Parts: sequence; C-alpha cells; structure tokens
Amino acid sequence: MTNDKIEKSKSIVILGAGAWGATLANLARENGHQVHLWSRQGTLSLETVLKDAEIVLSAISMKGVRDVASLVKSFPLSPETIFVTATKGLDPQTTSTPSQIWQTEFPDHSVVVLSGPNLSEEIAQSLPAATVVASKNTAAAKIVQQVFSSSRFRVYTNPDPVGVELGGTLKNVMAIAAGVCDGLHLGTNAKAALVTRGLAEIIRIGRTFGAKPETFYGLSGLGDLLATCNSPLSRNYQVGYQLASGKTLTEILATLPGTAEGVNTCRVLMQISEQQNITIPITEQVYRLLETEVTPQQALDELMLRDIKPEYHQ
Ligand SMILES: NC(=O)C1=CN([C@@H]2O[C@H](COP(=O)(O)OP(=O)(O)OC[C@H]3O[C@@H](n4cnc5c(N)ncnc54)[C@H](O)[C@@H]3O)[C@@H](O)[C@H]2O)C=CC1
Ligand SMILES: O=C(CO)COP(=O)(O)O
Repeated sequence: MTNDKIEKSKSIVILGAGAWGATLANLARENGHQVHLWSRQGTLSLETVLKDAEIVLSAISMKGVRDVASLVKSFPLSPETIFVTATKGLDPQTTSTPSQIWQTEFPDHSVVVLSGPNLSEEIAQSLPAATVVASKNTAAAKIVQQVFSSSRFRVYTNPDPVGVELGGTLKNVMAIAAGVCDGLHLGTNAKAALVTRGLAEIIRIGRTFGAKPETFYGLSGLGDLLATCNSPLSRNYQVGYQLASGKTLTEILATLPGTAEGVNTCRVLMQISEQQNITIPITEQVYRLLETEVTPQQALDELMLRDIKPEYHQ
C-alpha cells in the first residue's frame, strides 16, 4: 500500500453521536476526511452513507452494539470497508467484547479496536492525548492510525486487539473503585495499591480472553487506569466517588452525563469469574457495592482483610 493511498481523504461513518463519537468525528474532520455522524435519533440515512463508507467507526454504548451491528448488516457495504470499534464494554448475553461482535457479524472485514486514555472532554479542548489502534490486520490498523493522527492526538498501532479492548473496558471497574477510594479520603498509598492490584486483576482476566499480558502495561491498560482512576471527568470514577458520599446508584445515574460502562462490565465480569473460576476481589467488592450488599467501608475492610499471600504466583 502506498503513502498516497493512505493519505487520501476517506469517507467515514461514525455510529453514535455521544461524547466520544462526536469527538472522534471532529478529529477525523480536522484531518480532512469526509465524516458522517449517525445516531438513532438523527435524520441521516444510514443506508445512503454506508454505500461509500471506507471506514465505519462505532462509538455506541455497549447496550446498543448488537442491535446497531445487525442494522448495519442489513445494508449493502463495500467488501473493503474497515470497522473500528471504540466502545469500552462487554456484552451481558455472551460476555463477548464489541470487536468480537463486529467480527462475528462481518467475518470478511477487518476490525480495528481504538482505545486509550482518552477523556473526551480534554480531547475536545484540543489538549494532547495518545491512543492505540489494534487489529489482526496491520494494514487496516495503519490506515486508521493515519486517519486520526495529528499534532494533538498521537496514535500507536498494536497487534493485540482483544488486549487493547479489554484494557479500556476493565479499567472502568477499577475507576469506580478509585472513585470510592477518593470519596472516602483513603489517601495516596491506598490509591496506588488499588490501581496496582487492579492491574494485576485486569491481567488475570485478560489471559482468559487470550490477551497478551504486556498489552496491559501500555496506553490502553496502565495508561487508561492512570487517566480514569485520577480524573473527576471520568463517569466511572464519578459513580464510585458519589457512592462513597452516600448517594444511591439510581440517583447517581440519573444525573450522570453519558454512559458509565463499568456498572454493566462489573456484572459481566462476575459471570466470567464464576464460569472460569478466576479470583477478582476488587471487581467483586465493586459489584457488591453496586448491588447494595456492602457499604463502601465494608468493601474496603473485605479487601484489606483477605488472606495474606505472595504478591505474584510463580
Ligand atoms: N466519553 C469518553 O470520554 C469516552 C468514551 N468511550 C466509550 O465510548 C462509548 C460511548 O461513550 P460516550 O460517547 O461517552 O457515551 P454517550 O452516552 O455520550 O453516547 C452513547 C451513544 O450511543 C448511542 N446508543 C446508546 N444505546 C443505543 C442503542 N440501543 N442503539 C443505538 N445507539 C445507542 C447513544 O444514542 C449515543 O449516541 C462507551 O462505551 C464509552 O466507554 C471511550 C473512550 C472515551
Ligand atoms: O474511557 C474513558 C477515558 O479513556 C472515559 O472514561 P469514562 O467512561 O469513565 O468517562
């Protein structure tokens, strides 16, 4: 593939006009690409824009991915169309990741995952950020890298799509826990311990999906943990922070701007841990807190009083 072809303006359809879809649409437009931003509430004909789409990027919340993927499948598409998924969630029915859903619906197309420490409000203000585009098809990942890269948005490629996707998805549960930690004013040592043990838990879960452990030390794992576990801009962090201040989940979600995927992800992870017998103590306490089975203080005590053990299993 020549650079000329890569640098040509692309026709891009972005599915989901929420905070992240709209921000990604602007990044691609600023790089000279033709972007159609579709949402189920809008008037744009999906059938018309899909006809010429070279890239279809989904920034739909997890709960809508399956329906939107089957809607897209009902319309004609070029066999060359690349799918990009930017959703950070897990399917409650099947425990699949969004990229697995897109790949199952479109087995002959390239699927690229886009994930990283990307709080959309900061990117919308043109603050610098970096992300990762990951695919089994390196050429497709490079095309997507070219589409979004700019002096304000640095895009890396990676060959482990499921690892990159899970890094972004699993850290949402840890961001809820980090919000609780800050809401209870537990201090910097506690936060460092939580995030570090959270990363160990993420890697344990990632292995069961076949992800490479080293992927989680990159931008989409450690990077996104650092961003969302330390920022009040994160909706997941906000859920935890407000739970610690005594609000109920229903009250919090009623005023939260947009989607906090960690709530659903936590429930799906409990299913996975039962099926695969994986130890996920932090996720389990977040789950029990969301289900009002424990108070934030009790969740903390449960974690601190677990059996003592070596840091790593050999
Ligand atoms: N906002 C952010 O900073 C970032 C968000 N993400 C991820 O991107 C995804 C979307 O996040 P946001 O844009 O922030 O959420 P949002 O709540 O602002 O937007 C969600 C979008 O999904 C659409 N949607 C929801 N359910 C649907 C359904 N059943 N059918 C069709 N469309 C449906 C909504 O209409 C909306 O366009 C989430 O998985 C989130 O974790 C990833 C990186 C950054
Ligand atoms: O994924 C994000 C940043 O990388 C956005 O985090 P929240 O969904 O918690 O706002």
